[in-house]
Amino acid sequence: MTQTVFIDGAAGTTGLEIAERLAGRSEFTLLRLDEARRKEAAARREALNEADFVILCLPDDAAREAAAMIDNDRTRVIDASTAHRVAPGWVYGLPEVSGHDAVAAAMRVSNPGCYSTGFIALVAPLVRAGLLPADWPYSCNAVSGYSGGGKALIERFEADRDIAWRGYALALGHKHVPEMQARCGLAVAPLFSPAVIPAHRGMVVEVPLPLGAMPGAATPDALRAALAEYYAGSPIVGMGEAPADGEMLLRASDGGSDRLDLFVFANGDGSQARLVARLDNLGKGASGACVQNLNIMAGLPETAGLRL
Ligand SMILES: NC(=O)C1=CN([C@@H]2O[C@H](COP(=O)(O)OP(=O)(O)OC[C@H]3O[C@@H](n4cnc5c(N)ncnc54)[C@H](OP(=O)(O)O)[C@@H]3O)[C@@H](O)[C@H]2O)C=CC1
Ligand SMILES: CC(=O)N[C@@H](CCC(=O)OP(=O)(O)O)C(=O)O
Repeated sequence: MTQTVFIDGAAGTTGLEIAERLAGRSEFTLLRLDEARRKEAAARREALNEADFVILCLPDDAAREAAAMIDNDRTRVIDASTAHRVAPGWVYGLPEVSGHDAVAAAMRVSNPGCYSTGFIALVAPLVRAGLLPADWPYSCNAVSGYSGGGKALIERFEADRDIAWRGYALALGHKHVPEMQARCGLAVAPLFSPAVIPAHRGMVVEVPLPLGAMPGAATPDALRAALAEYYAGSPIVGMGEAPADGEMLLRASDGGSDRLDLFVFANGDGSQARLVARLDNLGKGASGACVQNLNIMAGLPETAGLRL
């Protein structure tokens, strides 16, 4: 039987990508509001309460407002925004870390932030396994394609082709830090340095580890083996192939992918390592993850409609 899906914010960057992944899927029927009514509160309230599944692709305030408009106990929600990522009553939509069963049973799922997906996928299993300390002050450096900032940032980067690198969150209060800390069970908030590059999509998230100075930290080989084992059953997350020529490239022309590839690079004596995650901010970082969660919640194969 077909289930209905309403994407609130369907005209935005993540909403459009979700609709693309759902196109041609017979298991779901999209409820749509025309251009004139897509921001009308009454029309949205009706669609939000009619749908079996709602996917919120909205700014945080609008996502909170939309969630509060749902007054039935049947509609299930996936929120792509930051609004509910550490909120009680919401399951964190990184099934590889939160558990597939928890997502499958949830009424409310908060889709992770794109950067957080890379950081948590690398760090949470290793901290949980006791191979990295929970009380270390981790750092995280990352670059994102400009579509990560939605329509406004796309417009800005496409209007100004001279921007070669844009560092931001310079006051160190990026909105993904609370979920990174909470979902990895860290005692101290990670120091997070994001930047945007002149590519439409693509993301690299890195966690540098001075292993030789970290009490209780495992060797790079042990970290690599633990991640490989942890994700062995996943069709979406896994170890990437180490580059043979000593360099890793993101290309501006890369097409979309819903995969998440992990790497552990290290120096000769194992005293320093770099945990690296490569993903598509619009794939496993946003829209691909929403569709994966929708599949799991609907009892379907988690990779249906994904680009792997
Ligand atoms: N882009 C990415 O890589 C990622 C995005 N996200 C999150 O997903 C959410 C959506 O982001 P993104 O798609 O990039 O943003 P966009 O700005 O591209 O799209 C947001 C859409 O929401 C619409 N909108 C805004 N307010 C309302 C409202 N009150 N009622 C109905 N529609 C409204 C906008 O309308 P209009 O078209 O008129 O502006 C726009 O179409 C955000 O919370 C973002 O942080 C999460 C992970 C990654
Ligand atoms: C490049 C860029 O601007 N990226 C966005 C995060 C994209 C994302 O993950 O979005 P939400 O956490 O809002 O859902 C930012 O840093 O604010």
